[in-house]
Amino acid sequence: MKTSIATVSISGSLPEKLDAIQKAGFDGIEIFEQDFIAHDGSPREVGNMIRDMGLDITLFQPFRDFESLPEPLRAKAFDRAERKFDLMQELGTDLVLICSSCHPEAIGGIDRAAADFHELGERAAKRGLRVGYEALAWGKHVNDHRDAWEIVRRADHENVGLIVDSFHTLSRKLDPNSIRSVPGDKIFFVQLADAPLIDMDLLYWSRHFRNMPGEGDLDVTGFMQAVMATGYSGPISLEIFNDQFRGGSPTTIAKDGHRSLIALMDDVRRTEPTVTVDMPAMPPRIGVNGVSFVEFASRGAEAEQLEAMLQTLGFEKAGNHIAKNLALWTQGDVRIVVNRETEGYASSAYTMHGTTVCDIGLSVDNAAATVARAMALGANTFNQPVGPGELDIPAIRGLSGSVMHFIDEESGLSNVWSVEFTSDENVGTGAGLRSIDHLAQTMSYDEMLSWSLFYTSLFSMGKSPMFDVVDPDGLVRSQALETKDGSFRITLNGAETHRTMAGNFLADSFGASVQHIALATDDIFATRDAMAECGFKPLPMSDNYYADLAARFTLSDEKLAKLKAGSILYDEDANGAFYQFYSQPYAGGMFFEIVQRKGGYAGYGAPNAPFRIAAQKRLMRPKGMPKA
Ligand SMILES: O=C(O)c1ccc(O)c(O)c1
Ligand SMILES: [Mg+2]
Repeated sequence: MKTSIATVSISGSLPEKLDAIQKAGFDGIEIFEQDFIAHDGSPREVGNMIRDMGLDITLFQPFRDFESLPEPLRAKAFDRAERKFDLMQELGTDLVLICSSCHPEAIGGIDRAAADFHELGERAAKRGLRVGYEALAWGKHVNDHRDAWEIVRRADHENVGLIVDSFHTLSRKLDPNSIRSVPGDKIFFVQLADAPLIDMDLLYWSRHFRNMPGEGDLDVTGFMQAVMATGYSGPISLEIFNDQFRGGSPTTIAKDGHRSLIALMDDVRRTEPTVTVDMPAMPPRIGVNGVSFVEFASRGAEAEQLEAMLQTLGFEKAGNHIAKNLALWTQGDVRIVVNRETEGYASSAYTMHGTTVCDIGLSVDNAAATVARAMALGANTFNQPVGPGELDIPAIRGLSGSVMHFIDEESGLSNVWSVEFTSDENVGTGAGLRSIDHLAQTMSYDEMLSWSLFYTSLFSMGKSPMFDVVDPDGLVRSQALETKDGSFRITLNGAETHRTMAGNFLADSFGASVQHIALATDDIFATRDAMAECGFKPLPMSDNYYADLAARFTLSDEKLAKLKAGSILYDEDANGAFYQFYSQPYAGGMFFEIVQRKGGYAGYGAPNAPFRIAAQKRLMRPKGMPKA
């Protein structure tokens, strides 16, 4: 499989783009003419620079407003094409993309366009070049790949073929299965892009909001299944116009792009078994059974504060590591490790971020398969020397350089707690916390697509729609990723300004990390009472909040009084009800949340988020002080 990406998809100067593209593992590039013109170097030099990096030029594009013009515009269009053919020969590429005309004077007519393409095919053939025709979703006369194909078919020239682009087909809700009837050798090139479903002008949507396959809402897999079913064997190329990517890190965007293509083509071969994809085998998406542990890196007074907080939540110390300075705290199926090591990975994480979640352990069916899929998708592995008597648990790098370990039963890794830790037999049931409901990771808004792709390409997880959380000082975007059965849930919270609670945390902790851990109970009121006995102090909510609850829902006076007395928040959806309360912030803005889901409630209490954030800010900002 030959992978490719349009230079327009990556930020930076042309050499910076090429460097990132090459390092991410692509085989080739579509050279976007604007990137070439903006560069100061002859076409021959540019071509050599690209080839010296081991990259092919898979396509030169775009050539606009060619077909169906009246004279003298028609002759001028052919002259323009000859000049670009000269340029292509200097660059060293044989294929040009011609996008359907938007010229105000284009006359239209399938036979007229076909005749133009036949003549262009003759001229291209003289130079050993090929011409591909792409229907832009907003083309004046041609805006459907089926019409573009009909023109190519009637042009009837060996050097003229069709170019399909998932965005143009899917944005117009055209059935991609119509591509199946095109002969594979007449499809000269395939461009892929996803996009979030937003109802807006097609051109604006295309030029600003495209994203990597899997990052948006379009059925790029279905599109690519149809393309591969034709027998197409050319490059598979990304063409992503995205405002965020234009200003993003070239390396990250290029890596994400490559990851998205690998995951996509693996999906294609699984869903369209008659096609062969020339790519090494990899395990399917990994099912996650739950969060096995969360590990904090901490030290001194902050570690004491964290452990005191855990005690008020009903956690009990269950043991110490046999060799390292790690304390294990448990309650129900929840395990929290406090790591006070002064060497090694956790220590570096502490130095970098202060007290932070440095490691997440996920329970999976097969830890080795998980790492194998992660590696195939370009994840970085993590290795730390294994001490005597310790298990070698497979791991990769997760968010912001944190670590993610994978624990399974099959290979005995789930025995780590009895093998590596001393155990205290007397651990009780605590305050009734059962498991981790979700982990909330805070990051900058620009990182959200990257991390949602990381999780959804590696694990069997779906995305819920993104929603905006109103913080008194700005917006925070939130997106939940979850397994079908809810065994593993993550929320990504993207901050756009440092003045929001999330943005402030991001600035203080020098990078993205887990900001809160939500713990599940089956009886919120009993848990709340048991925690009160342990000295737990909740995040106080305003009276206004409870007055509004009474207006929005049908709650008995008694229930409302209990919610208010416990500072418990409430929500309902079509399936059930949701109860939640929060701890006060600790160690620079982290906190815990306690939740109970009733009757299949599927959300995260989004309507409550603005009021929870305002309450947290009241606590963190001295009374009567205006904001900084
Ligand atoms: O937005 C455009 O003009 C444009 C140009 C070339 C393409 O291949 C494309 O998909 C869009
Ligand atoms: Mg295109």
